[in-house]
Amino acid sequence: MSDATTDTTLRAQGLHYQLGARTILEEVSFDVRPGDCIALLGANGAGKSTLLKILLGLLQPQAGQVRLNGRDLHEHSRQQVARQLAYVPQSHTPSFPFSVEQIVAQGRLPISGLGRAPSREDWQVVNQALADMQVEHLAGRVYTELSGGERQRVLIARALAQQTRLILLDEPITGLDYGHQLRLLKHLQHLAAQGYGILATTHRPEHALESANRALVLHQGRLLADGTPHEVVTAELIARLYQVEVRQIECSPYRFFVPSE
Ligand SMILES: Nc1ncnc2c1ncn2[C@@H]1O[C@H](COP(=O)(O)OP(=O)(O)OP(=O)(O)O)[C@@H](O)[C@H]1O
Repeated sequence: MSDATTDTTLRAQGLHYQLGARTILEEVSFDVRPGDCIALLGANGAGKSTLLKILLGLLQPQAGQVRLNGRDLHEHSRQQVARQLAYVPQSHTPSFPFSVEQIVAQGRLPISGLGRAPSREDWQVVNQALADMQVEHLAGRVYTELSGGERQRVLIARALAQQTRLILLDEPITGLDYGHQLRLLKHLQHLAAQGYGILATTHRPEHALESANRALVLHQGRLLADGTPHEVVTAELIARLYQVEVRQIECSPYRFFVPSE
């Protein structure tokens, strides 16, 4: 029986991940629900990418579990997972010189199935995703010949073409110019407002404050905070995570940080 409260929800329960003698993640629990636009903060090496890979079923935790729509992730087939959960990696190097539209059309594979040519409807979705990420003019270009920021936008378009209700993004604004950063953050907010669940890692505390409605903080493999960005993202947090002293400036509804003298 489907439970409405668990629909399109991703749940991490007591995740523990160990590499040899090193503990990478310890007792990490949280949900990603429809309407969430979550910024996941943490210093280099805090465990953010590892956590995303566990949420996607690419790494197996030694303890705890990931539940997707109320069922253990591993009870779903890979295709079922890909129909519900899209992932935008930090970078991607295909081994074949695919065109941009071929890369974005790969987002349709979980829906259309392997070995079947994309339908007219698939191409409509692909074209919309290209337009949403403002990369239509690159459609015929070879993906590996694009700049870093252009590639990043193509990968986000591929995730949008997958039309899943949950999207995980690993540092999506890194490499984007200022305008594309702001447009992408707005687009993610817009998707969350439509009922999508979004989780994006970031190294910019302002990203959490400006565009997320929830902030998760990983610190040395543990979940240090889970709350509204204004509750969580403070000068104290920045000092603790990044070992830098900053001054917090309130300019409602905005908050800025500037280096302390
Ligand atoms: N395959 C691996 N072998 C050994 N150590 C690893 C491996 N993958 C990750 N680690 C270690 O696990 C820790 C967490 O790495 P992870 O990439 O998850 O951090 P992160 O928060 O995403 O960092 P960043 O912000 O730098 O991308 C790091 O100390 C990293 O060195």
